[in-house]
Amino acid sequence: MNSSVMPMVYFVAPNAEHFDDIQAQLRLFSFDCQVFTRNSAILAAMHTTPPFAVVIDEQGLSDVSAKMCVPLISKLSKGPVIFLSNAHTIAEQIDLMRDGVTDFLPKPFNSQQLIDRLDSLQELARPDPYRVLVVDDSEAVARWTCGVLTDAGMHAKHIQNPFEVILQIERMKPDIILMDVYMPECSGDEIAKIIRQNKLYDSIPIVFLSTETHRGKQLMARSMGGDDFLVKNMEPEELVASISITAERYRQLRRWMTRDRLTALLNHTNIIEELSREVDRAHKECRLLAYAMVDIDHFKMVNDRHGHMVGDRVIKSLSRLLRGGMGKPNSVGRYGGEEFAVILSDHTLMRAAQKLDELRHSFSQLIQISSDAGEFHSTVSIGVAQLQDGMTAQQLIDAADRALYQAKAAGRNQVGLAT
Ligand SMILES: Nc1nc2c(ncn2[C@@H]2O[C@H](COP(=O)(O)OP(=O)(O)OP(=O)(O)O)[C@@H](O)[C@H]2O)c(=O)[nH]1
Repeated sequence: MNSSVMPMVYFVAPNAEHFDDIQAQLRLFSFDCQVFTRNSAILAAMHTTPPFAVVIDEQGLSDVSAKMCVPLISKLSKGPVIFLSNAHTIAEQIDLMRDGVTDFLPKPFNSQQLIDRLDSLQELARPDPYRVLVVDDSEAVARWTCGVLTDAGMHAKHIQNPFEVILQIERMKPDIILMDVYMPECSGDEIAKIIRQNKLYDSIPIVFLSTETHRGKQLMARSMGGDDFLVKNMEPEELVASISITAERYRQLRRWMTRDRLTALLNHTNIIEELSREVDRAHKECRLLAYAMVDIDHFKMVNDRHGHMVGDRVIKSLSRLLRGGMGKPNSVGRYGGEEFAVILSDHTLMRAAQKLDELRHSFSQLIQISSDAGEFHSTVSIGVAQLQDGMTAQQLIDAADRALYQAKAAGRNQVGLAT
């Protein structure tokens, strides 16, 4: 793991004891951490290298109280300021928020809770720009539209030829299509109808952009598969607001349809669809592809001993580790209860096995917390297989499954390779 790209978390506390474990746990999830006990040291560090987040203990520093240091640290902070405290009244929390605190965590805090919070804050910190596909025969109109959307931080792409639309949807995976109504080759509603033929694309919002003000014609176009109708030459702010609302609604809907609720990973159906696409691509372009099944060991025992909620947390910690380890958001999915699927594009069997073995080791080092039984560790078994000539996605899954079975039979907590 390259420490230079790991987001840094500064801890502000009166002493540095007990932080070794937290540091080790954060590192497993690709966060670096540094502890400060003196006011001058934290202020100097905030000046020179502002971290991704600061975590301030309610006891403050060894030489300054929390009340004194919070406003200064918050002013220098470019990211979240998390305050660790026992119970605080709402009035006290509001005071702290006015001083710059953005988040609160209860004490005694555990690294899992903190990682959960850092994880969601990190997602908020780098939102994925909306992708907008603009289909318009007029170069000038499209240039203006793309310019407005790009200035608003979106990723906009223009195509003049409506017949390229399917190809571009496949390539760009737009969150919304902005479609001209009248084009020389065909009309926007005809293209919308073609797009809606494909089950994969039938929920992408299509917004018509036209000078058409006739209500009857607008409604007709919407009945052909358009979701909204915007009139050309509208104010830029109105265009941006309209596109953002529709694109966000689509993203939420997609998240709900394609992602597993507990882990936010791709669900069973969608990870298999993703694998099928990768298998096709690998065969077509002669690329390497490996695939793995990851299964938590003796998970029934974890549930029986520590309860279902702790079991859920173990599942979440593994999913977060796999997602972080793979980098690409669509390469990991929840295959079933405590079983995960991992797609490793452009990996040989050995490279995939090595990477997965590092993740297996990291997972075994994670401290899992149970309220009744204290801390414990879990392990995973992994089966990995490589795509061979002519192999289907299902055959690849079966090969990885057999390798997983061998890893379980050989004692668990290991990576099995498909022969
Ligand atoms: N907490 C929790 N448990 C789950 C979830 N989905 C499945 N399980 C449990 O996972 C356990 C899987 O148990 P088994 O298939 O017997 O396997 P195992 O105990 O992990 O044993 P090995 O795989 O042989 O190491 C079952 O007890 C399920 O109830 C979930 O979403 N949350």
